[in-house]
Amino acid sequence: MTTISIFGVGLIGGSLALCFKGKPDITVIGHSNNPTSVENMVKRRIVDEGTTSMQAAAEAADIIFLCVPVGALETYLERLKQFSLKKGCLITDVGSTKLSVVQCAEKLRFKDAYFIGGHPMAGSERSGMEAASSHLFENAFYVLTPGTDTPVAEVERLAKLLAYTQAQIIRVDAREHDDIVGAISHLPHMIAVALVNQIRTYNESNELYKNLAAGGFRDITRIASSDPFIWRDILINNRTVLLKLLDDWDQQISVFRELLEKEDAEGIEKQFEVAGTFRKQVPDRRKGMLTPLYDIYADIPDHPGMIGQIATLLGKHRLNLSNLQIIESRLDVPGVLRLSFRDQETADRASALLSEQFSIHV
Ligand SMILES: NC(=O)C1=CN([C@@H]2O[C@H](COP(=O)(O)OP(=O)(O)OC[C@H]3O[C@@H](n4cnc5c(N)ncnc54)[C@H](O)[C@@H]3O)[C@@H](O)[C@H]2O)C=CC1
Ligand SMILES: O=C(O)C(=O)Cc1ccc(O)cc1
Repeated sequence: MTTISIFGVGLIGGSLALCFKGKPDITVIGHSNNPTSVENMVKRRIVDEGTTSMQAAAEAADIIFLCVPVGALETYLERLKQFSLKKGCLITDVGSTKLSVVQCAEKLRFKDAYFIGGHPMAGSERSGMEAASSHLFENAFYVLTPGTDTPVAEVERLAKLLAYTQAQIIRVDAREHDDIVGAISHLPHMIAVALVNQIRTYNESNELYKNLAAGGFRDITRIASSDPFIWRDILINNRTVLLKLLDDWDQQISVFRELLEKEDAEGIEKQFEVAGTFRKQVPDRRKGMLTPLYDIYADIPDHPGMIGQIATLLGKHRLNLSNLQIIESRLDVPGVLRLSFRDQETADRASALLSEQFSIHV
């Protein structure tokens, strides 16, 4: 029997618990300092057992997941050091930054226990165990940052367990991780928040700003609704990297400023062109790297039951639908319903069938 103890059963901790719970020979223990949270995680069946005792959860564990905010990780590691952990206990975390936690674990020198940094590169702007889902990590990258002296067998032990998340495991150096994730996740979060706050200021004198805000604004600012406490910790922790990235951001924005001042139409076009070309190459994680999906877009009439009819028709013709998404904005795709299939042939057949049966534009 493998006992997994999860500290911080929120969005990420809860989602991991749901991935592991009920799997052969696994028991999941959830820890919270708050007795009501412990009650909730057990009642919602996110964990097998819950406890407010950090020591009990730690000493029972074969594998420990630290799923608390980045700013609390080092304190948790220091407390773990004071307990009698099981021999060979594996400790990992899910923090959005890696260098500081890896360095802290190295300094603490656990005896007979191993620390491997981890970061599931999937999440949401929601937080708390209510938002947890066993599907959260499917197809996403899950970064591991083992130290040079971490036994390969331990990394493999963790990777084997993480297979339950259906994420793709990738090993990255901790410093490199923080540079890259700073650029692709932390900087965009700051930009989204700054942009929303800019518009919020204008909106104070004219509510039309908010009311006219269209799909593009909502798309680029979704992550501005992320949890303030979680993000406060991430940004402060990765501040050295972020300050450098903000210098580069200023540089990018000043390119636009210059193009506008010079009324350089061609230059502006070029900016959109090169960005569009690069963006097309960014893999859509929803599809997954290993199993790409083939999309069609259907412009369907907005009346009740239509989606059900489409699904039934496809099922009747044995055209397996892998994903279905209602697109909120009509601005950037030619339709409102995205239907994804495993191969091009199925997508083509579905497309022909829908045009024929419903006279809808596909
Ligand atoms: N939100 C996201 O999309 C992602 C977050 N992460 C990382 O996962 C970790 C957890 O984040 P979420 O699950 O999103 O947050 P969350 O707020 O949903 O969960 C955090 C949990 O930690 C507990 N906690 C324990 N000690 C705490 C303390 N000292 N201060 C505040 N809360 C404490 C909270 O009660 C809560 O159950 C963070 O380190 C974050 O950087 C990683 C990938 C994605
Ligand atoms: O929802 C999004 O787009 C995210 O960016 C989610 C996310 C948040 C924090 C992470 O460390 C990793 C992924």
